[in-house]
Order: sequence, then structure tokens, then C-alpha cells
Amino acid sequence: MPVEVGEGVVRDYRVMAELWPAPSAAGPVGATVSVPGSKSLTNRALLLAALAEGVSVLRNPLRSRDTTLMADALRSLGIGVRDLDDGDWEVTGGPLRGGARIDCGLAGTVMRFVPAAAVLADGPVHFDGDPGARVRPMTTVLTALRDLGAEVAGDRLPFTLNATGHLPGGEVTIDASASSQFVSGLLLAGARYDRGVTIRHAGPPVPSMPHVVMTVAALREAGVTVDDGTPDVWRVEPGPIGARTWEIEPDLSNATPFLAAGAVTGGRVTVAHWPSATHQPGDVFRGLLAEMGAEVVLDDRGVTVTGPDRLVGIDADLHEVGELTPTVAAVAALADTPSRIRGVAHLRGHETDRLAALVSEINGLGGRARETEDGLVIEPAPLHGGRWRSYADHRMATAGAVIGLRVPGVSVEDIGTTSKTIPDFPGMWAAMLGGGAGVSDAERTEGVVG
Ligand SMILES: O=C(O)C1=C[C@@H](OP(=O)(O)O)[C@@H](O)[C@H](O)C1
Ligand SMILES: C=C(OP(=O)(O)O)C(=O)O
Repeated sequence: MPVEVGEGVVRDYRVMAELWPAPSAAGPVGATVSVPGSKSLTNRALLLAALAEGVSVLRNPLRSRDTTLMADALRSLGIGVRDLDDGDWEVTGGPLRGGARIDCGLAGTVMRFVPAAAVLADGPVHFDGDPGARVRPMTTVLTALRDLGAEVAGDRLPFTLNATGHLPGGEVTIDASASSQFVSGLLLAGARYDRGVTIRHAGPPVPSMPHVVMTVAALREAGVTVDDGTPDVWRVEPGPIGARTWEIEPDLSNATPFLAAGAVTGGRVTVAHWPSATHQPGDVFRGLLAEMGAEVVLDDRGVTVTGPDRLVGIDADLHEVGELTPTVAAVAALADTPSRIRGVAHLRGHETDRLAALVSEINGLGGRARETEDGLVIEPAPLHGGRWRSYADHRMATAGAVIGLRVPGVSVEDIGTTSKTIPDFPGMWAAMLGGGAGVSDAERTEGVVG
């Protein structure tokens, strides 16, 4: 069935479920690319706008599956989310209505952020999601909400919150070592709890901390008082959340496959409109590509990556920026020297078990990858064409596209899954290659790189 995924883009999932012949690059890729808005910033802004008093506007939001699910979740809770002509969103905050059924899809930001807000609804709220979502870690969020005074039936998706219109709030201790989103979700809604919220983390280090910093910054922009002065403790004072205009930055994690295209083909790719200061983890990719031998320049045109003659491997701890792992692993699989990626055990609870998936797919093309306790080791090996499975994971699909640039004959399963965070990835990829660098399927042979 054709489905509108935003910005007038319609995807036909019958077609998208088929194999996508990843275009290989006949030569260096040269392009300037603009990527749509940040998923993480869009879904924080939508949620804060819903909990605010008054009317907020999101400028340049991401319109993709994850953010449409967030908008629809808020609409089912009685919030006005209006599509403006230019793709912006207007959100009118107000009381939350019970009786809603929320589809979380596979979106971590929906399944971890919305329940913490939905406790303020005036009746039961039921949550469910994709089959893959039902196995993502959730217990910590639901236990924390119970500890703060909520009644919840269930420990993971599907579950029902028996909301009563308010939450006592107060202090809670959680183990957020499986996901930073456990902290962010409680922080985002905490100002609307009777006593605000104090979260103490007890356990191995919280991953993806820049995303928590992003949450604290967003709250402060909305006028909320947050104390994050003590490591692993966050305090949100009770009080109103301000309505405002949110300017959404481009999604820098979604920029990474495009920058990688410049790096792995010895080409030059610019991603425009790169923010000069940002909390997005994707900004870290600049340094990672430079370590792998690329030339990386940030100037007023954006970020420009020029690929080297010879890519080298990397030894990197990606604990803070785990969502970059699939792209880094794809580049590493094409490098001339070994790579080690550390600090990302929590990726086993992402859209899929990303460590197992990357090992399986890289090795399926002839590569030499193996899992460690907290990451991956990838050694140089000649790669050949073949099927690259996506596991309903947008970043697995884009990683396959990066490898396909250098390895003829790679077919990516379910490229449509990229619509989780990019409305038209195949179209953007084709446009990037439009300068003549792509070769047609007819010209393909089972090639070897390495
Ligand atoms: O808060 C957010 O917007 C996100 C936090 C991170 O989650 P984890 O801490 O679970 O890795 C990140 O990987 C995810 O893509 C988005
Ligand atoms: C981990 C990710 O997503 P989610 O927000 O669903 O956790 C991701 O986008 O890499």
C-alpha cells in the first residue's frame, strides 16, 4: 500500500520490501548534499511543545516515520499538531486526553519519551509498536514511572498506563546504562510533575550522554530550571514549559553516510548547513573520518570530506555516539588496516542487535568482522557483492549503501526502512551520484575490493 511518509513523499512498501541494487561508484563521488532535520531535536521539540502553555512552531522539522509517529502520538493525546504549508509544524499545548492508543513503531524516542508525558493524561493510554520494538529495553522507564507514582500494567511493549491527570514525581534511582533515552524521557516531562523530578543514575556509565545534554539544553530553552551540576544526577524543578519557535538543525547522524561516500570513493562530498555549535553526536564523525585518513573541513559552506587514496582503520570508543557505529563500521570494512570499535554493548538493544547484524552482513560479503564484549573488530578483507540484510534498521540499510559504492553487486534488503529517519534516502543517494559517478545495474559485475 502506498504510504505518505512526509513532505509529500509517498513510499510503496511492496516495492521497498524488494532488493535495492546499491549503486556502485564508477569514480570519486562529488556532490553537495542537504539533509533533512534532526530526529532527536524534532521529537524533543514536539514533546516539549505539547507540554507547553501556548502555541509553538517547529521550523525545518524532520518529517519521517519516527517524527510522524511522535506527532500522531501527541494528536491521539488531544494535542493540536498542524501541518503548515512549508513542512513546518504548529503545536498547541494543552491538557492531555486519556483513552489513546499510541503506536511507537520502532522509535526509541516515542516509546521512551511519550509514556513519561502520558502519565499526565486523564485516563488510560495504551502503547504498542513494531515486533522489533517489543524486545527493546523499556522496563527501566516503566519501573521509574511506577516509583514516581504512576500505575502501569506491563513491563515492555505492549503496556497500558492508567493515567490520572497528574503525577506526584519526586526522586527516582534508575540504571540508564542500556539507553540515555531513559533519562531524557523523564527529564522532558518532569517539570509537569507535582514535585518535579530528581533522577539518580546508578550502574555502568550512561551511553549517548550528548543526547542527555541535548535534552537539558532544550529544557532550558523552554524556560525550565534544570540542575545537572552533579554527575549522574539531574533535577528538574516543577513549573511551566514555555511555548516557542524551535529551529531544527539538519540531522548530522543522517549526514554520515553521505560524508562517508566522499571518504570511501576518494571523492569530495559537502553536507551543507552544518551548525557551528551543536549537541548532536553526528558532529563527532568529522574527527573519526579525519582519523581514517580523510581531509575534513568545516567552513561556511558546511562540512566537506575529501577521501584519501588509502583509508586506514580506527580504534575508537563510540560509547557517547553509538548511533554512528553502523556508518563507521561500513567505512572500516573498506579500510586497508584493522579497526576496533569499543564502548557500544548497548547497541544490542537498538533497532536490532546492531553488533550481530553488522558482523553477519560484513562477513556475508566476504569481510572479516567479529563481535567483542562491547563492540567490533573489523579486519581488511576483499569484499564481494551479495545480499545485505537491513533488519528493519535504517542505519543498517544506509551502511549497506556505503559499502555498495565500492563493492559492485551489493543488494540491500528493504531500503524503505530508511524512512524511519530519512523521507527519501534512495532519491537522495541517486541525486548525490547524479554527477555521473554511479554506474547502472547493467554495467555491474561481481567485483572485488580490498
Ligand atoms: O535521545 C535520543 O534522541 C537518542 C539517544 C540515543 O539512544 P541510546 O542512548 O539508546 O543509544 C541515540 O542512539 C538515539 O538514536 C537517539
Ligand atoms: C538508536 C536509534 O534510534 P532510536 O531513537 O529508535 O533509539 C538510531 O536512530 O540510531
